[in-house]
Amino acid sequence: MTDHIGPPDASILPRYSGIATFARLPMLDQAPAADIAVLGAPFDTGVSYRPGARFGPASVRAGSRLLRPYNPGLDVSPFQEKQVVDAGDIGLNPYNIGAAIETLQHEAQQFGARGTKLVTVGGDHTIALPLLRAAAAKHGPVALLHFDAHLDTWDTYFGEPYTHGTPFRRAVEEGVLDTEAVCHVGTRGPLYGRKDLDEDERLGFGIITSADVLRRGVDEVSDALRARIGNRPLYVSIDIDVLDPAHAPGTGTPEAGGMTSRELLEILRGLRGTKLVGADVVEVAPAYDHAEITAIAAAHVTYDLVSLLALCGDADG
Ligand SMILES: N=C(N)NCCCC(=O)O
Ligand SMILES: [Zn+2]
Ligand SMILES: [Zn+2]
Repeated sequence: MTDHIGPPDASILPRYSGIATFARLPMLDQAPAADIAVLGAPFDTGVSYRPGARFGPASVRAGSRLLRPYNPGLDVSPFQEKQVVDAGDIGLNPYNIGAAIETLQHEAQQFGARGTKLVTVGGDHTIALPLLRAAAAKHGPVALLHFDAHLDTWDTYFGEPYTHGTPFRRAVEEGVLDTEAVCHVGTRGPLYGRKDLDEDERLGFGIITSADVLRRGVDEVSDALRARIGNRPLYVSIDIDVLDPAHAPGTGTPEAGGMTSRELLEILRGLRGTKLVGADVVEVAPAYDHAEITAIAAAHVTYDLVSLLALCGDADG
């Protein structure tokens, strides 16, 4: 348990030194095996508005260098409990969305076959579909908590079915989600029409809006989510635009009226005890960021997801 390779001692090698891996963790090839990997998926060909999330993984790594090894929010030292590594970036074809989806699904399944759980850093939200396919290939249809300003259950954009606004409709159609336990959290902002909500409900999704989080508070929200998920294998997908633009300006489709980073982190910590099998953090676009606000928020969210995975038992493989 304590012989895992962790970050170098920050009192010997200052945090701002060296090439940035996530939380200064070893790279995949520096550890004999990995229980948990942070994987970069630099891809933004699926976006409908501002591009730039292809640079998300590099910015989240840079924003993660101050993370320390003990997480008091969850009372765990994740890098001691489990061998956690940075698995680098997957090379994804920027000119062919279908090929990129296929590549990422294949790579994610390889990690799953080796018993490595992934927290994937995007990239735009298109990448959730291949990651959910890989999770379902291993665990069967998974429960989903989707933190986002947007529903991302639209049908097509410009006639195209694979975009960052459509992954969860495709996932339901493909049967990779357990539709008894799928929920959006943090949604807000104008829609194309009332039918967006009707169709989303028909697909099986529950919704806890950003305003609901404000009114109900984080503990009640976490309790409700845990009750909905139960003991099912759970995938958590976090679009950083779930945060208010004040907390995450560096993203492609910002919407006013979002959650604070404190609320998001507390809701995540309330998911302790669920059977998390994988997660992603997407839509960080550093060209619109300031003072690493978004990168730091995404790094902390990623760290809490790694911590939740480190707290899960090994029994589920
Ligand atoms: N940021 C994500 N994933 N989706 C936003 C799609 C919103 C739109 O184009 O209307
Ligand atoms: Zn979004
Ligand atoms: Zn999204």
